[in-house]
Amino acid sequence: MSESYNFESYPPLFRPPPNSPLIHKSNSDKTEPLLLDSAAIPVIDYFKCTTRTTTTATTTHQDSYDDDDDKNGPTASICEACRNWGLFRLVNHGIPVTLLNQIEEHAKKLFSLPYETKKDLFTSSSSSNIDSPIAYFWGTPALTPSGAALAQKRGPQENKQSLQWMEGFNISLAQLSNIHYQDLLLENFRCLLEEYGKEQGRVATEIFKVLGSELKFGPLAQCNYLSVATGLLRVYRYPRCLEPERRWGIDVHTDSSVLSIILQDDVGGLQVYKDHQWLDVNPLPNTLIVNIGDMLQAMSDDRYMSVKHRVKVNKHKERISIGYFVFPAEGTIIQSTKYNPFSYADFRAQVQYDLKTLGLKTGLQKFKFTSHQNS
Ligand SMILES: O=C(O)CCC(=O)C(=O)O
Ligand SMILES: [Fe+2]
Repeated sequence: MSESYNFESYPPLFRPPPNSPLIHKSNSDKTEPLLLDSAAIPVIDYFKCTTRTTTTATTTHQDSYDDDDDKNGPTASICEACRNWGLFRLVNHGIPVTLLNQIEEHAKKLFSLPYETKKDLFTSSSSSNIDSPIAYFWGTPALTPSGAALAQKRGPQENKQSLQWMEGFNISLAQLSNIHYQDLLLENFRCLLEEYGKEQGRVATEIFKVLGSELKFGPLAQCNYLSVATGLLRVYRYPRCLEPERRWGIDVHTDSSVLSIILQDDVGGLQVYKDHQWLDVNPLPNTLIVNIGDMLQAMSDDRYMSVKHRVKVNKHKERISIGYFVFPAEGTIIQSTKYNPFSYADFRAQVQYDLKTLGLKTGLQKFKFTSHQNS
């Protein structure tokens, strides 16, 4: 991480006031102490779980993770992780390390452009940039389908909580090949995102095959319940924050996806809720974090749980992370013994309505099967 911070690149509300201690160089060794050891988070080996597809993996396999967690077979381990944690670490995923490094480097470069430039280049609005596959946003992760920040009702804890300390690029993978940028940095970033999106599509599909076979999905459900055509990426930067105890990078939430796959840099900040306590999901090199989203919770009749998580901010370091989110094919109806039949579009509309009117996501609760659970 560079020692000189370029606050001109921060959205104005995130800039420290003149004379603030943040203006001075950061001591990069000074990291926040971690809350709790996250060593217990299950580690799944992609290669062992998905032996049918190993020819697509392009890196050599890590040998440093042994079979201790796989006593009942890798498939059992992955299902157990989804049941007990709703989240796991993924190693041996086959995504080249060079691609991970390059994408992170390019993201850092783009985020360090002046705020106004990022806004002009990528802001999705009702005007000229409506078809841009890359939309710049900040202050909230809740976006409209076109990638613009969603206007939310302000909650009771408004002053402390509503402004979330992050900025990001929302990327629709399906549209990414429709555009070519003149600018070399942008065009390289676009190409890397395209490649990364394909890799993530492969990883998500293979994991879903394992989970779907355990859940006894028929061929149609296996094909429609997760569609790589819906994939999107969120590239985040969490700026340094003068008062990290008063702000969240992203406040507590569950993901609306089927699966989410997070790549984080070495700064840390992601936390997961497990057994009534928050655990730090400490970064490990070349390791992805896979989250179960709300859609998979419903598809699995609540067998796999969509996990609560949040992101802390840091006084001394900026953090970069990249999320891949994948959804059911458009129009697919999710059939579940626990929920009324619904599509992802129904769910998304409900979430957007709740955020606008209540300021929070009520999520799957609204779709519960029995009427007394709805009230
Ligand atoms: O930045 C992260 O580590 C997590 C981001 C996240 O939870 C989300 O985008 O839903
Ligand atoms: Fe999330």
